[in-house]
Amino acid sequence: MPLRIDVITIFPDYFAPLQLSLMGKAQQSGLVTIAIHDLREFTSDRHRSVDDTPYGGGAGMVMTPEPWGQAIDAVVTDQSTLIVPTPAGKLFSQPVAAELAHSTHLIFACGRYEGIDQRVVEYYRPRIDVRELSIGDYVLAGGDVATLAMIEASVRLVPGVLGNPESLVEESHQLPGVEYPSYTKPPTWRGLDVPEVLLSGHHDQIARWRAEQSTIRTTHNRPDLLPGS
Ligand SMILES: N#Cc1c(-c2ccc3ccn(Cc4ccc(CN5CCCCC5)cc4)c3c2)n[nH]c1N
Repeated sequence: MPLRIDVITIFPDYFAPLQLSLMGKAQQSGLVTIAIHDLREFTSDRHRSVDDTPYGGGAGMVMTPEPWGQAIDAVVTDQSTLIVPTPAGKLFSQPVAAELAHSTHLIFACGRYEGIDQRVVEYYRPRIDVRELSIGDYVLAGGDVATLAMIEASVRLVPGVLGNPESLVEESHQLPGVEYPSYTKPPTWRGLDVPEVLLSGHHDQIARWRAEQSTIRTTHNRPDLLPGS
């Protein structure tokens, strides 16, 4: 059963990249089907409006619930998971990507302005799995870029999508922390040599060196990922 993804957005063109490269191949191979829907097709006024002023005051505009209800109702099934990107969401992570990769149907609601009327989440939460997710502690202008990131991170984990599943095996066995540095030809580039151990053919020494490099990089760049931190 291929993973089906429906994306609802006011900027369908943001998702043209999903036709390229690995994501494009995943769709051509039938492992994943991705459909993009313009939220404005689900409005009923002649201005095709999707936002209004926030109750309680505050800056900016909020997206009105009805177009979202119409759009989600057009694609939802009892197997659907509704993903709502938001700065207020739980942090999207590799384990979450793995969960989404094993879903049957994902609906991404890409908000803009200051977000979507919360009643959309409240309405669907008793009916289907609803996940409010954030891709990081910084503020984007909308949910579209976050949705692209979550789709790419999840779809690459769908069995059969990655040409070389060995990459996933190595990724899954990785020690906590960031990965070791990678090198390829030429052996010398602008006077810089590839670390000698990588040319030695001694796989135990290479594994030890890579583990050491991973620890050094994690300590420097992501001490929060070190065991016991
Ligand atoms: N995933 C993800 C994201 C997003 C993200 C995702 C989805 C939407 C939809 C709209 N925006 C823009 C925006 C901008 C400012 C604010 C702040 N609040 C507004 C209301 C009063 C309080 C403060 C909210 C929403 C979005 C941003 N940003 N960063 C992530 N990791």
